[in-house]
Amino acid sequence: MSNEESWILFIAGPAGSGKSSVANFLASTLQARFIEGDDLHPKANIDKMHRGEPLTDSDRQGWFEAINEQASAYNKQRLQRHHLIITCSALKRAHRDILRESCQRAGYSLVHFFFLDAPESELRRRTEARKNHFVKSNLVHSQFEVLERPRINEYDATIISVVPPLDEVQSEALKVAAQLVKKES
Ligand SMILES: Nc1ncnc2c1ncn2[C@@H]1O[C@H](COP(=O)(O)OP(=O)(O)OP(=O)(O)O)[C@@H](O)[C@H]1O
Ligand SMILES: O=C(O)[C@H](O)[C@@H](O)[C@H](O)[C@H](O)CO
Repeated sequence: MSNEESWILFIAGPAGSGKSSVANFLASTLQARFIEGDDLHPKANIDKMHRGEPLTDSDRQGWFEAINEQASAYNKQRLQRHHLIITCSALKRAHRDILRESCQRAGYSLVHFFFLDAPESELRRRTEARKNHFVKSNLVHSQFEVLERPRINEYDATIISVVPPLDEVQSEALKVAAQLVKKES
């Protein structure tokens, strides 16, 4: 059953692109529920990333299923508003297809991807500087090897450059999100 005022924004992009920083900001500003996609990984994936080993698509399958399950369960709760923001790398077109198709089936009326983008060298720097995080800079290169930025015909995706300082990136993301959500309501 579809739910008229329900939207879901995926904050995507490679390791260190600022997904958590941007998603937290959008969720608190837009009063949406925030789900940190990294919390839904099977333990085997976390262990693998800890060891600096890239995930394969078959490793990611269970992770996408867990994300889709949460998104779908949230929309079924029939709360007054169903506004959800989820971080997930969603590096490839096929990854985004798995997520978008499931959310559409779950009845979300708006599904949108924000793809955070920066040069690999910049994201290596940022992940090197970051302490106490299970994703280290050694995963960044493998993610750039497989990533497929959304192309022009992926109408529900917006690429946001994260080269500018975080507050500017957050404002830009908010501007786009506010327009989308306004159109929706
Ligand atoms: N626009 C920015 N300019 C400079 N530093 C940034 C910017 N955005 C985020 N950072 C910093 O880069 C690091 C990575 O950000 P964050 O943890 O939000 O990324 P992430 O995509 O969620 O990472 P991961 O997927 O690996 O968990 C953090 O130390 C954060 O403070
Ligand atoms: O390979 C991947 O798809 C990513 O490493 C994700 O698994 C991480 O959860 C995280 O988003 C890193 O930025």
